Amino acid sequence: MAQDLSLSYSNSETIINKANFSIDSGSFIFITGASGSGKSTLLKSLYGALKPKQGSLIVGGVELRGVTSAKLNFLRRHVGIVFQDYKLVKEWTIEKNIMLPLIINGYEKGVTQNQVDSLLKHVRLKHQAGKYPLELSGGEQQRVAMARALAHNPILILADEPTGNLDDYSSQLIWNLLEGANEQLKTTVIVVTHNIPRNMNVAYKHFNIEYGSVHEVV
Ligand SMILES: Nc1ncnc2c1ncn2[C@@H]1O[C@H](COP(=O)(O)OP(=O)(O)OP(=O)(O)O)[C@@H](O)[C@H]1O
Repeated sequence: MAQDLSLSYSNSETIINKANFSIDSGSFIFITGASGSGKSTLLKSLYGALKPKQGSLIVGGVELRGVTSAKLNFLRRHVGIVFQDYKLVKEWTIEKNIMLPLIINGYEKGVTQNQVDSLLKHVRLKHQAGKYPLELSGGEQQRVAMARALAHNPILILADEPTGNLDDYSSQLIWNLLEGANEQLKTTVIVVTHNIPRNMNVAYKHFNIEYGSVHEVV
């Protein structure tokens, strides 16, 4: 999916340098690397927030080098993204936050409500449905962000250190959701992390970034 891929911000140094890697649809991938090695940069490129400087990057059949905004919008409708800082809409209840991708994708009202109820149950936040993000703990907000990312059954989930600052309970719920989506819905999952959990229940591949190169760790 990436061929001689180079990434940089404006005219500054090259962060990813002629990387070649391929990720099979339905796989579970961890991306590691030292701080500043380019993990988040690579993740950004996978949803088109940073366009390739050189080479080719194809995600979900879409070439992201020089991609049009129409094609990018189409791709993003099939991708779920989880950021380290949640990025929830703070003026909306957590229920409405989770509904957002379903509304964008034109789901029927009844289906939307069922899906939101089911996700709220999975992240153990049914009793908090009417609260606003800032009334929740960090771990709870990240669980909402994960539920929102999964709501529309995306083909690809991109998560940037989704359990970075979370306690064991919230972390385990997040991993359960990611593993469940991968196993049951065949969602491709790509996670940037400093620590790969020891008790993973699904097969995964591990890529490490070092000096601008992306290598599979076997
Ligand atoms: N918006 C930006 N503009 C310019 N340079 C940036 C920008 N974002 C990141 N960088 C630079 O790109 C390099 C890689 O950053 P990136 O955030 O991808 O690293 P990372 O591996 O995710 O690090 P960490 O583990 O600390 O989060 C760093 O040198 C950083 O300063």
